[in-house]
Amino acid sequence: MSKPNDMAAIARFYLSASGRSLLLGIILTAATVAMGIALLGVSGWFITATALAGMSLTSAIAFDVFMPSASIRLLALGRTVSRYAERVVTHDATFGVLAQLRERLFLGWSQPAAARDLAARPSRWLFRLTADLDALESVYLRLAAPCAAAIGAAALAGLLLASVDPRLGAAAFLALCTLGLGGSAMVMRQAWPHAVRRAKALERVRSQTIDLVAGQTEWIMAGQLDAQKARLWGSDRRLAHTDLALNQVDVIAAWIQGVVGAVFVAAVLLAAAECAATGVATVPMMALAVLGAQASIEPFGALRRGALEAGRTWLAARRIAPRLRAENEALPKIRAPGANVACHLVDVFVRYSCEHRAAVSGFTVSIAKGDRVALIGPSGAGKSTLLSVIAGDVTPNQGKAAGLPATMFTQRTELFQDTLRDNLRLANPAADDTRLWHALADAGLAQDLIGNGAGLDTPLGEGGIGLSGGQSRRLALARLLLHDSSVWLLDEPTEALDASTARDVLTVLAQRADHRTVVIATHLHREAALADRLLLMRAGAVEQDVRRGTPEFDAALSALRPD
Ligand SMILES: Nc1ncnc2c1ncn2[C@@H]1O[C@H](COP(=O)(O)OP(=O)(O)OP(=O)(O)O)[C@@H](O)[C@H]1O
Repeated sequence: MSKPNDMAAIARFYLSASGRSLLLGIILTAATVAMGIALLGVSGWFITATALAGMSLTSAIAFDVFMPSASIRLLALGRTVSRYAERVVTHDATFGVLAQLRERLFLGWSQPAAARDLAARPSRWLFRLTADLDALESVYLRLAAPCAAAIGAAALAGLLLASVDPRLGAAAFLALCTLGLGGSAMVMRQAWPHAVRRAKALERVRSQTIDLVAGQTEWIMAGQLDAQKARLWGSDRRLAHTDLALNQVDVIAAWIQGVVGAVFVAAVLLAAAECAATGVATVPMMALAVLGAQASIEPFGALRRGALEAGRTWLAARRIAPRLRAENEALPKIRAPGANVACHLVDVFVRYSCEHRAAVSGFTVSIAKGDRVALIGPSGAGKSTLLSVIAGDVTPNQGKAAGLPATMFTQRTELFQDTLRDNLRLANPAADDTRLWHALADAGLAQDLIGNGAGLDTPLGEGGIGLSGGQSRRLALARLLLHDSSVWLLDEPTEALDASTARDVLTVLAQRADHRTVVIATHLHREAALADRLLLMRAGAVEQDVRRGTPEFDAALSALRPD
């Protein structure tokens, strides 16, 4: 079950984002329901009173038909206008709140730790970001507003009946509240586990479908395609079961609600008949009261539908609320180092939350401005993690880190479904086309683009579809060149590139790195050869720190993988 403060956090967000519109929406919802009750009641009164007046000529002549019929027209018109306004206001307020929530969540997910989670399970988190947000629609549209409308309807029906007999009014109000709200609570309780299971099953079906489609080649190569399909069918069957269970709860609840509603109206009718028989009230007033009571049941139907989905709404709140709270955390920042120093780390310790072993442990190093340093060592030694610490992307669990603003050339090039121009401008939004072409020329990509005709307008698919691996790397290099910073952090910049592309990339890097500090994480001789200092890392710590011109430097360099 969701912690109550998760739901409170969502409610607070709703109120702070659009409190007035939400209140107006509730008032309009209540007004629509009230006019519906009044419309039915006055119509009943009018028909009955007209019939009775027609029984004698004098009463027929004296009977005023204009006032009630004008009231009925006014109420009918008013109800239509109010319902329209209610739909516009409530939906506009809800979608406005969800848009703000989406913005805050996307900002929250752009924080380094959250972004790493997202990158590790993209389909799962993407589904949560979209489906959970949609589920929060119900908080107001299907729970808060109908609940307020239902209580308002019960109060109005109570008042109508109280005008006949106060005891009848109080009994009707209590009966509507206990049966209506209690019934909705029971529906919520019955539907809750199915709604939660349904949300989880739907999430599994979607992420397994994405995995099946995106990893088709891998599934086939590993001979696991049928097994993955079977898993997907299994999840789909579970989803169908939960759908069926929820439908059953809904059908039974609707049936019970219908029966209880009919019994309630019958009881009001009997009580009203008794009042009419004893002369406590007139027959037309009885008709008004009974039909008003009948109309007051309607909002409880809307509440039932919200109650059915409450489990899913609570699950969404539980997942989203912590991210809302975490959203206020400051972005990790790295302190500025002293003069002439590009980066200074003291006894840095990093352990990722999902790992038992430290990625970097007791790491102390100082890199002067203009130094060219290569981090070398076996896979998993902590080289990339250290670059992230220097970049300020990862905050050490212990120790001190200080560094100048740096640009990272990561192992994976993130390219987006957009034009080449906008993919490049991520690195420097102010860059004009001339500057972009220069960067592309320096990165060795300009010729390829001139050849294809579309130039900077070349559309790229998701993940850079449309470019070869080498071209993507060159595009990343162009971005690095566009983002003017004094410290470059290069994570295996030419890994997996053919020899000629690698040579070109390294030549450009060497030329453009003249006045900068460069830290390269590498396994390759050709990359480490750019450096004047080698830091050999093992199990997250420095094992050797050697400088060019020493036999140890040459030995460490020659031990690296040849090109
Ligand atoms: N985002 C992450 N979440 C959890 N653990 C991670 C993450 N990134 C790295 N690690 C773990 O931290 C340790 C160090 O990884 P890191 O990538 O820093 O090593 P590396 O020396 O750069 O390796 P490689 O040369 O293979 O790139 C490894 O045990 C790795 O599994």
